[in-house]
Amino acid sequence: MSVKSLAKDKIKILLLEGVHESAIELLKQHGYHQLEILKGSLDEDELCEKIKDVHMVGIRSRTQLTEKVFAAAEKLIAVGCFCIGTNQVDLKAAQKHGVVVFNAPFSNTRSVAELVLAETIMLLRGIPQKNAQAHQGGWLKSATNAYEVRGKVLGIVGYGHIGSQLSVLAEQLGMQVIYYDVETKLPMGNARSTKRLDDLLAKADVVSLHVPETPSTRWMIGTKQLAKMKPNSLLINASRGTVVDIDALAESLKQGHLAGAAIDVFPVEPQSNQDRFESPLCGIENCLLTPHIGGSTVEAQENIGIEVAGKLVHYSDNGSTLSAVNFPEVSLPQHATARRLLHIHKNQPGMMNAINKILSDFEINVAGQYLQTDENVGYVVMDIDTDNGTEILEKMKAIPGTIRARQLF
Ligand SMILES: NC(=O)c1ccc[n+]([C@@H]2O[C@H](COP(=O)([O-])OP(=O)(O)OC[C@H]3O[C@@H](n4cnc5c(N)ncnc54)[C@H](O)[C@@H]3O)[C@@H](O)[C@H]2O)c1
Ligand SMILES: O=C(O)CC[C@@H](O)C(=O)O
Repeated sequence: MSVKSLAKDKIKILLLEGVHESAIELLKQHGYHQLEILKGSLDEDELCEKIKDVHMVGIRSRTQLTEKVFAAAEKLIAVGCFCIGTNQVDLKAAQKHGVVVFNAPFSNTRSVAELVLAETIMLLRGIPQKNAQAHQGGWLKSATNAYEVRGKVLGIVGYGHIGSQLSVLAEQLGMQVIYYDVETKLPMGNARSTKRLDDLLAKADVVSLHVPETPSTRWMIGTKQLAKMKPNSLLINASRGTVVDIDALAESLKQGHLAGAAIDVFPVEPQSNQDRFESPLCGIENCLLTPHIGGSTVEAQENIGIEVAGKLVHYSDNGSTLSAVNFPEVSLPQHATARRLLHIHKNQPGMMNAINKILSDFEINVAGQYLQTDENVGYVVMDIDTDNGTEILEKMKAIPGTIRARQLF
Protein backbone atom coordinates (compact mmCIF):
# COMPACT_ATOMS: atom_id res chain seq x y z
CA MET A 1 0.00 0.00 0.00
CA SER A 2 1.55 3.37 -0.96
CA VAL A 3 0.98 5.99 1.70
CA LYS A 4 1.08 9.64 0.68
CA SER A 5 -0.12 11.24 3.88
CA LEU A 6 2.79 12.55 5.88
CA ALA A 7 4.13 10.91 8.98
CA LYS A 8 4.33 13.42 11.85
CA ASP A 9 8.11 13.53 11.73
CA LYS A 10 7.86 14.92 8.20
CA ILE A 11 5.48 17.76 9.16
CA LYS A 12 7.48 20.99 9.30
CA ILE A 13 6.36 23.78 11.60
CA LEU A 14 7.82 27.29 11.48
CA LEU A 15 7.35 29.36 14.64
CA LEU A 16 8.14 33.09 14.40
CA GLU A 17 8.20 36.08 16.77
CA GLY A 18 9.21 34.26 19.94
CA VAL A 19 6.11 32.12 20.37
CA HIS A 20 5.99 30.89 24.00
CA GLU A 21 7.75 27.70 25.09
CA SER A 22 4.36 26.22 26.08
CA ALA A 23 3.50 25.93 22.36
CA ILE A 24 6.75 24.16 21.59
CA GLU A 25 6.26 21.72 24.47
CA LEU A 26 2.71 20.92 23.41
CA LEU A 27 3.69 20.34 19.78
CA LYS A 28 6.51 18.01 20.85
CA GLN A 29 4.22 16.14 23.25
CA HIS A 30 1.99 15.39 20.27
CA GLY A 31 4.84 14.09 18.16
CA TYR A 32 5.72 17.22 16.17
CA HIS A 33 9.49 17.60 16.35
CA GLN A 34 10.32 19.23 13.01
CA LEU A 35 10.18 22.76 14.44
CA GLU A 36 12.07 25.82 13.25
CA ILE A 37 11.85 28.52 15.89
CA LEU A 38 12.83 32.15 15.21
CA LYS A 39 12.73 35.07 17.65
CA GLY A 40 11.83 37.74 15.11
CA SER A 41 9.55 37.94 12.10
CA LEU A 42 10.53 37.63 8.41
CA ASP A 43 9.79 39.99 5.55
CA GLU A 44 7.74 38.89 2.53
CA ASP A 45 10.65 37.68 0.38
CA GLU A 46 12.30 35.77 3.23
CA LEU A 47 8.96 34.20 4.10
CA CYS A 48 8.20 33.20 0.51
CA GLU A 49 11.50 31.31 0.43
CA LYS A 50 11.22 29.71 3.87
CA ILE A 51 7.55 28.75 3.73
CA LYS A 52 7.83 26.57 0.60
CA ASP A 53 8.17 23.29 2.48
CA VAL A 54 6.40 24.34 5.70
CA HIS A 55 3.11 22.64 6.70
CA MET A 56 2.11 24.90 9.59
CA VAL A 57 3.29 28.36 10.58
CA GLY A 58 2.93 30.19 13.91
CA ILE A 59 3.11 34.00 14.04
CA ARG A 60 2.18 36.94 16.26
CA SER A 61 1.19 40.44 15.15
CA ARG A 62 4.27 41.47 13.15
CA THR A 63 4.46 38.85 10.40
CA GLN A 64 2.46 39.81 7.32
CA LEU A 65 1.01 36.76 5.57
CA THR A 66 0.11 38.10 2.14
CA GLU A 67 -1.37 36.59 -1.01
CA LYS A 68 2.19 36.27 -2.35
CA VAL A 69 3.25 34.29 0.72
CA PHE A 70 0.25 31.93 0.48
CA ALA A 71 0.91 31.42 -3.24
CA ALA A 72 4.46 30.31 -2.35
CA ALA A 73 3.31 28.09 0.52
CA GLU A 74 2.55 24.95 -1.46
CA LYS A 75 2.39 22.62 1.53
CA LEU A 76 0.88 24.92 4.11
CA ILE A 77 -2.30 23.59 5.75
CA ALA A 78 -2.69 25.92 8.74
CA VAL A 79 -1.66 29.21 10.32
CA GLY A 80 -1.65 29.78 14.08
CA CYS A 81 -1.87 33.45 15.12
CA PHE A 82 -0.51 33.38 18.68
CA CYS A 83 -2.52 36.53 19.49
CA ILE A 84 -6.04 37.98 19.12
CA GLY A 85 -5.65 40.15 16.01
CA THR A 86 -5.66 38.47 12.59
CA ASN A 87 -5.39 41.65 10.50
CA GLN A 88 -1.78 40.72 9.63
CA VAL A 89 -3.07 37.73 7.66
CA ASP A 90 -4.80 37.99 4.28
CA LEU A 91 -7.63 35.73 5.42
CA LYS A 92 -9.28 35.59 2.00
CA ALA A 93 -6.04 34.53 0.34
CA ALA A 94 -5.51 31.91 3.05
CA GLN A 95 -8.98 30.50 2.39
CA LYS A 96 -8.46 30.56 -1.37
CA HIS A 97 -5.35 28.43 -0.89
CA GLY A 98 -7.12 26.05 1.53
CA VAL A 99 -5.17 27.23 4.58
CA VAL A 100 -7.07 27.29 7.87
CA VAL A 101 -6.25 30.17 10.26
CA PHE A 102 -6.59 29.96 14.06
CA ASN A 103 -6.03 32.56 16.80
CA ALA A 104 -6.41 32.92 20.56
CA PRO A 105 -9.53 35.05 20.89
CA PHE A 106 -9.31 35.78 24.61
CA SER A 107 -6.13 34.45 26.24
CA ASN A 108 -4.60 37.94 26.64
CA THR A 109 -7.82 39.90 27.26
CA ARG A 110 -7.21 40.31 30.98
CA SER A 111 -3.60 41.48 30.44
CA VAL A 112 -4.71 44.29 28.12
CA ALA A 113 -7.52 45.37 30.46
CA GLU A 114 -5.12 45.51 33.43
CA LEU A 115 -2.58 47.60 31.50
CA VAL A 116 -5.24 50.09 30.40
CA LEU A 117 -6.49 50.46 33.95
CA ALA A 118 -2.96 51.03 35.25
CA GLU A 119 -2.33 53.62 32.52
CA THR A 120 -5.57 55.39 33.39
CA ILE A 121 -4.40 55.82 36.99
CA MET A 122 -0.89 56.87 35.94
CA LEU A 123 -2.16 59.45 33.46
CA LEU A 124 -4.76 60.90 35.84
CA ARG A 125 -1.96 61.48 38.37
CA GLY A 126 0.47 62.96 35.82
CA ILE A 127 2.98 60.22 36.58
CA PRO A 128 4.66 60.14 33.12
CA GLN A 129 5.77 63.79 33.47
CA LYS A 130 6.68 63.42 37.18
CA ASN A 131 8.66 60.28 36.46
CA ALA A 132 10.49 61.86 33.51
CA GLN A 133 11.39 64.91 35.60
CA ALA A 134 12.60 62.84 38.56
CA HIS A 135 14.95 60.90 36.25
CA GLN A 136 16.51 64.25 35.35
CA GLY A 137 16.78 65.44 38.97
CA GLY A 138 13.45 67.31 38.98
CA TRP A 139 10.95 67.20 41.89
CA LEU A 140 7.33 67.83 40.80
CA LYS A 141 5.58 67.41 44.17
CA SER A 142 2.17 68.90 43.47
CA ALA A 143 -1.53 67.99 43.52
CA THR A 144 -2.30 70.26 40.56
CA ASN A 145 -3.98 68.29 37.74
CA ALA A 146 -3.67 65.03 39.73
CA TYR A 147 -6.99 63.20 40.10
CA GLU A 148 -8.49 60.01 41.51
CA VAL A 149 -10.08 57.61 39.03
CA ARG A 150 -13.14 57.31 41.29
CA GLY A 151 -16.12 59.02 39.70
CA LYS A 152 -14.42 59.70 36.35
CA VAL A 153 -16.15 58.70 33.12
CA LEU A 154 -14.42 55.98 31.11
CA GLY A 155 -15.53 55.81 27.47
CA ILE A 156 -14.81 52.43 25.89
CA VAL A 157 -14.87 52.21 22.09
CA GLY A 158 -15.40 48.57 21.07
CA TYR A 159 -17.18 46.61 23.81
CA GLY A 160 -15.92 43.12 22.95
CA HIS A 161 -13.82 40.78 25.07
CA ILE A 162 -11.32 43.43 26.19
CA GLY A 163 -13.68 46.41 26.34
CA SER A 164 -16.25 44.60 28.47
CA GLN A 165 -13.59 43.15 30.81
CA LEU A 166 -12.11 46.62 31.25
CA SER A 167 -15.62 47.88 31.98
CA VAL A 168 -15.99 45.48 34.92
CA LEU A 169 -12.56 46.29 36.38
CA ALA A 170 -13.06 50.05 36.00
CA GLU A 171 -16.41 49.97 37.80
CA GLN A 172 -14.73 48.19 40.70
CA LEU A 173 -12.54 51.28 41.03
CA GLY A 174 -15.61 53.51 41.04
CA MET A 175 -15.45 54.73 37.45
CA GLN A 176 -18.60 55.41 35.45
CA VAL A 177 -18.47 53.47 32.21
CA ILE A 178 -20.01 54.39 28.88
CA TYR A 179 -19.33 52.51 25.68
CA TYR A 180 -19.81 52.68 21.94
CA ASP A 181 -19.96 49.61 19.69
CA VAL A 182 -21.33 49.00 16.20
CA GLU A 183 -23.06 45.88 17.52
CA THR A 184 -25.64 45.74 20.29
CA LYS A 185 -23.73 44.58 23.38
CA LEU A 186 -24.89 43.46 26.80
CA PRO A 187 -23.81 46.17 29.28
CA MET A 188 -21.74 44.89 32.21
CA GLY A 189 -22.69 46.22 35.66
CA ASN A 190 -23.93 49.80 35.41
CA ALA A 191 -22.25 50.59 32.07
CA ARG A 192 -24.37 52.48 29.54
CA SER A 193 -24.07 52.44 25.77
CA THR A 194 -23.97 55.59 23.66
CA LYS A 195 -25.61 55.68 20.25
CA ARG A 196 -22.87 57.66 18.55
CA LEU A 197 -19.10 57.82 18.91
CA ASP A 198 -19.30 61.62 19.15
CA ASP A 199 -21.54 61.38 22.26
CA LEU A 200 -18.94 59.20 23.96
CA LEU A 201 -16.09 61.53 22.99
CA ALA A 202 -17.96 64.51 24.39
CA LYS A 203 -18.70 62.85 27.76
CA ALA A 204 -15.65 60.74 28.64
CA ASP A 205 -12.74 61.82 30.86
CA VAL A 206 -10.78 58.85 29.50
CA VAL A 207 -11.35 57.29 26.07
CA SER A 208 -9.99 53.77 25.56
CA LEU A 209 -10.03 52.08 22.14
CA HIS A 210 -10.68 48.33 21.79
CA VAL A 211 -11.76 47.81 18.19
CA PRO A 212 -10.18 45.45 15.62
CA GLU A 213 -8.32 46.77 12.57
CA THR A 214 -10.94 46.94 9.81
CA PRO A 215 -11.79 49.47 7.08
CA SER A 216 -14.37 51.02 9.46
CA THR A 217 -11.85 51.57 12.28
CA ARG A 218 -9.00 52.86 10.10
CA TRP A 219 -8.08 56.36 11.35
CA MET A 220 -11.37 56.49 13.30
CA ILE A 221 -9.72 58.91 15.75
CA GLY A 222 -8.30 61.92 13.87
CA THR A 223 -8.21 65.72 14.23
CA LYS A 224 -12.02 66.07 14.23
CA GLN A 225 -12.62 63.36 16.83
CA LEU A 226 -9.81 64.60 19.08
CA ALA A 227 -11.31 68.10 18.99
CA LYS A 228 -14.63 66.60 20.14
CA MET A 229 -13.01 65.06 23.22
CA LYS A 230 -13.38 66.98 26.50
CA PRO A 231 -10.57 69.46 27.25
CA ASN A 232 -7.98 67.79 29.53
CA SER A 233 -9.29 64.31 28.80
CA LEU A 234 -7.09 61.28 28.08
CA LEU A 235 -6.79 58.87 25.14
CA ILE A 236 -5.61 55.27 25.41
CA ASN A 237 -5.00 53.04 22.40
CA ALA A 238 -4.06 49.39 22.92
CA SER A 239 -5.98 48.13 19.87
CA ARG A 240 -4.25 48.67 16.51
CA GLY A 241 -1.96 51.44 15.31
CA THR A 242 -4.13 52.35 12.34
CA VAL A 243 -7.06 53.35 14.55
CA VAL A 244 -5.49 56.68 15.63
CA ASP A 245 -3.98 59.41 13.46
CA ILE A 246 -0.73 59.77 15.41
CA ASP A 247 0.21 63.17 13.92
CA ALA A 248 -3.17 64.56 14.94
CA LEU A 249 -2.74 63.14 18.44
CA ALA A 250 0.76 64.63 18.78
CA GLU A 251 -0.67 68.02 17.77
CA SER A 252 -3.56 67.77 20.25
CA LEU A 253 -1.14 66.90 23.09
CA LYS A 254 1.24 69.72 22.16
CA GLN A 255 -1.63 72.20 22.09
CA GLY A 256 -2.71 71.01 25.51
CA HIS A 257 -6.23 70.00 24.46
CA LEU A 258 -5.67 66.46 25.76
CA ALA A 259 -4.03 66.09 29.17
CA GLY A 260 -2.27 62.88 28.21
CA ALA A 261 -2.30 59.66 26.22
CA ALA A 262 -1.06 56.09 26.43
CA ILE A 263 -0.25 54.40 23.14
CA ASP A 264 0.74 50.73 22.83
CA VAL A 265 0.27 50.22 19.08
CA PHE A 266 1.56 52.21 16.12
CA PRO A 267 0.87 52.45 12.38
CA VAL A 268 4.44 51.27 11.75
CA GLU A 269 6.12 49.09 14.37
CA PRO A 270 9.73 47.86 14.42
CA GLN A 271 10.19 44.35 12.98
CA SER A 272 12.22 43.23 15.98
CA ASN A 273 13.61 44.52 19.29
CA GLN A 274 16.86 45.33 17.47
CA ASP A 275 15.16 47.81 15.11
CA ARG A 276 14.72 51.48 15.95
CA PHE A 277 11.35 52.85 17.05
CA GLU A 278 10.33 56.27 15.74
CA SER A 279 7.09 58.18 16.27
CA PRO A 280 5.85 61.80 16.28
CA LEU A 281 4.91 61.07 19.92
CA CYS A 282 8.52 60.54 21.01
CA GLY A 283 9.55 63.29 23.42
CA ILE A 284 6.01 64.24 24.46
CA GLU A 285 6.26 63.72 28.22
CA ASN A 286 2.57 63.29 29.01
CA CYS A 287 2.31 60.45 26.51
CA LEU A 288 3.05 56.94 27.77
CA LEU A 289 4.59 54.86 24.99
CA THR A 290 4.75 51.08 25.22
CA PRO A 291 6.09 48.63 22.59
CA HIS A 292 2.89 46.69 21.76
CA ILE A 293 2.95 44.76 25.02
CA GLY A 294 -0.73 44.98 26.02
CA GLY A 295 -1.00 41.21 25.81
CA SER A 296 2.61 40.44 26.68
CA THR A 297 2.45 38.87 30.11
CA VAL A 298 3.84 35.51 31.14
CA GLU A 299 0.34 34.26 31.92
CA ALA A 300 -1.17 35.37 28.62
CA GLN A 301 1.67 34.13 26.43
CA GLU A 302 1.72 30.74 28.14
CA ASN A 303 -2.04 30.33 27.71
CA ILE A 304 -1.91 31.52 24.10
CA GLY A 305 0.87 29.01 23.36
CA ILE A 306 -1.22 26.14 24.68
CA GLU A 307 -4.45 27.32 23.06
CA VAL A 308 -3.15 27.95 19.54
CA ALA A 309 -0.69 25.03 19.39
CA GLY A 310 -3.60 22.84 20.59
CA LYS A 311 -5.76 24.06 17.71
CA LEU A 312 -3.00 23.36 15.17
CA VAL A 313 -2.48 19.86 16.54
CA HIS A 314 -6.21 19.16 16.55
CA TYR A 315 -6.56 20.28 12.95
CA SER A 316 -3.53 18.32 11.83
CA ASP A 317 -4.42 15.12 13.74
CA ASN A 318 -8.19 15.17 13.56
CA GLY A 319 -9.27 17.68 10.86
CA SER A 320 -11.37 19.81 13.20
CA THR A 321 -11.69 23.46 12.13
CA LEU A 322 -13.59 24.49 15.27
CA SER A 323 -12.96 28.21 16.01
CA ALA A 324 -11.07 28.82 12.74
CA VAL A 325 -11.35 32.49 11.76
CA ASN A 326 -11.52 32.03 7.97
CA PHE A 327 -13.07 28.63 7.39
CA PRO A 328 -16.34 26.74 7.71
CA GLU A 329 -16.24 25.18 11.19
CA VAL A 330 -16.39 21.40 11.42
CA SER A 331 -16.16 19.79 14.85
CA LEU A 332 -15.20 16.14 14.51
CA PRO A 333 -15.21 13.09 16.77
CA GLN A 334 -12.17 10.82 16.69
CA HIS A 335 -12.36 8.49 13.73
CA ALA A 336 -12.51 4.75 14.32
CA THR A 337 -12.22 3.91 10.61
CA ALA A 338 -9.04 3.07 8.69
CA ARG A 339 -8.99 6.43 6.94
CA ARG A 340 -10.37 9.92 7.28
CA LEU A 341 -10.32 11.92 4.04
CA LEU A 342 -10.38 15.71 4.20
CA HIS A 343 -11.37 17.63 1.07
CA ILE A 344 -11.36 21.41 0.69
CA HIS A 345 -12.98 22.72 -2.48
CA LYS A 346 -14.52 25.73 -4.14
CA ASN A 347 -18.18 25.94 -3.19
CA GLN A 348 -19.62 25.19 -6.62
CA PRO A 349 -22.50 23.03 -7.85
CA GLY A 350 -21.82 19.33 -8.40
CA MET A 351 -18.89 19.05 -5.98
CA MET A 352 -20.54 16.65 -3.52
CA ASN A 353 -21.93 14.59 -6.42
CA ALA A 354 -18.44 14.17 -7.82
CA ILE A 355 -17.00 13.22 -4.41
CA ASN A 356 -19.76 10.75 -3.63
CA LYS A 357 -19.53 9.21 -7.11
CA ILE A 358 -15.89 8.31 -6.42
CA LEU A 359 -16.88 6.71 -3.10
CA SER A 360 -19.63 4.79 -4.84
CA ASP A 361 -17.33 3.68 -7.72
CA PHE A 362 -14.99 2.18 -5.10
CA GLU A 363 -18.04 0.63 -3.36
CA ILE A 364 -17.03 2.33 -0.13
CA ASN A 365 -19.31 2.28 2.86
CA VAL A 366 -19.07 5.72 4.46
CA ALA A 367 -19.07 5.55 8.27
CA GLY A 368 -19.36 9.31 8.70
CA GLN A 369 -19.51 12.34 6.43
CA TYR A 370 -19.33 15.93 7.66
CA LEU A 371 -19.79 18.97 5.46
CA GLN A 372 -19.72 22.70 6.10
CA THR A 373 -19.60 25.43 3.51
CA ASP A 374 -19.47 29.19 3.29
CA GLU A 375 -20.04 31.27 0.17
CA ASN A 376 -16.54 30.48 -1.17
CA VAL A 377 -15.37 27.09 0.06
CA GLY A 378 -16.68 23.74 1.16
CA TYR A 379 -14.95 21.42 3.63
CA VAL A 380 -16.01 17.78 3.63
CA VAL A 381 -14.64 15.06 5.89
CA MET A 382 -15.26 11.37 5.24
CA ASP A 383 -14.57 8.43 7.53
CA ILE A 384 -14.11 5.27 5.50
CA ASP A 385 -12.90 1.73 6.08
CA THR A 386 -10.66 0.91 3.14
CA ASP A 387 -7.06 0.29 2.17
CA ASN A 388 -7.62 2.31 -1.02
CA GLY A 389 -7.53 5.68 0.75
CA THR A 390 -4.57 6.96 -1.24
CA GLU A 391 -6.08 5.99 -4.58
CA ILE A 392 -9.43 7.51 -3.68
CA LEU A 393 -7.74 10.68 -2.49
CA GLU A 394 -5.85 11.04 -5.79
CA LYS A 395 -9.14 10.77 -7.69
CA MET A 396 -10.74 13.36 -5.41
CA LYS A 397 -7.78 15.71 -5.90
CA ALA A 398 -8.44 15.54 -9.65
CA ILE A 399 -12.01 16.88 -9.28
CA PRO A 400 -12.08 20.39 -10.83
CA GLY A 401 -12.48 22.97 -8.04
CA THR A 402 -10.48 20.96 -5.49
CA ILE A 403 -8.24 23.26 -3.42
CA ARG A 404 -6.53 20.83 -1.06
CA ALA A 405 -7.09 17.26 0.15
CA ARG A 406 -5.33 15.00 2.63
CA GLN A 407 -5.93 11.84 4.58
CA LEU A 408 -5.53 10.75 8.17
CA PHE A 409 -4.90 7.21 9.31
N1 LIG B 1 -2.14 45.77 22.49
C1 LIG B 1 -2.19 44.48 22.47
O1 LIG B 1 -1.22 43.79 22.78
C2 LIG B 1 -3.46 43.80 22.09
C3 LIG B 1 -3.78 42.57 22.68
C4 LIG B 1 -4.98 41.96 22.32
C5 LIG B 1 -5.80 42.53 21.37
N2 LIG B 1 -5.45 43.71 20.80
C6 LIG B 1 -6.34 44.35 19.81
O2 LIG B 1 -7.58 44.65 20.46
C7 LIG B 1 -8.63 44.40 19.56
C8 LIG B 1 -9.90 44.11 20.32
O3 LIG B 1 -9.78 42.88 20.99
P1 LIG B 1 -11.06 42.11 21.57
O4 LIG B 1 -10.60 40.78 21.99
O5 LIG B 1 -11.80 42.95 22.53
O6 LIG B 1 -11.91 41.97 20.22
P2 LIG B 1 -13.47 41.67 20.11
O7 LIG B 1 -13.67 41.19 18.71
O8 LIG B 1 -13.92 40.81 21.23
O9 LIG B 1 -14.13 43.11 20.28
C9 LIG B 1 -14.04 44.13 19.34
C10 LIG B 1 -15.32 44.96 19.43
O10 LIG B 1 -15.19 46.09 18.55
C11 LIG B 1 -16.45 46.28 17.93
N3 LIG B 1 -16.27 47.08 16.71
C12 LIG B 1 -15.85 46.67 15.49
N4 LIG B 1 -15.81 47.72 14.65
C13 LIG B 1 -16.22 48.80 15.34
C14 LIG B 1 -16.38 50.17 15.01
N5 LIG B 1 -16.12 50.63 13.78
N6 LIG B 1 -16.83 51.00 15.98
C15 LIG B 1 -17.12 50.54 17.23
N7 LIG B 1 -16.98 49.24 17.60
C16 LIG B 1 -16.52 48.39 16.66
C17 LIG B 1 -16.98 44.90 17.69
O11 LIG B 1 -18.37 44.88 17.48
C18 LIG B 1 -16.56 44.19 18.97
O12 LIG B 1 -17.55 44.26 19.97
C19 LIG B 1 -8.12 43.21 18.73
O13 LIG B 1 -8.74 43.14 17.48
C20 LIG B 1 -6.65 43.46 18.62
O14 LIG B 1 -6.37 44.16 17.43
C21 LIG B 1 -4.30 44.35 21.13
O1 LIG C 1 1.66 39.35 20.68
C1 LIG C 1 1.50 40.11 19.72
O2 LIG C 1 2.37 40.33 18.87
C2 LIG C 1 0.16 40.81 19.48
C3 LIG C 1 -0.70 40.94 20.68
C4 LIG C 1 -2.02 41.59 20.39
O3 LIG C 1 -1.91 42.70 19.58
C5 LIG C 1 -3.06 40.65 19.87
O4 LIG C 1 -3.64 40.89 18.81
O5 LIG C 1 -3.34 39.68 20.58
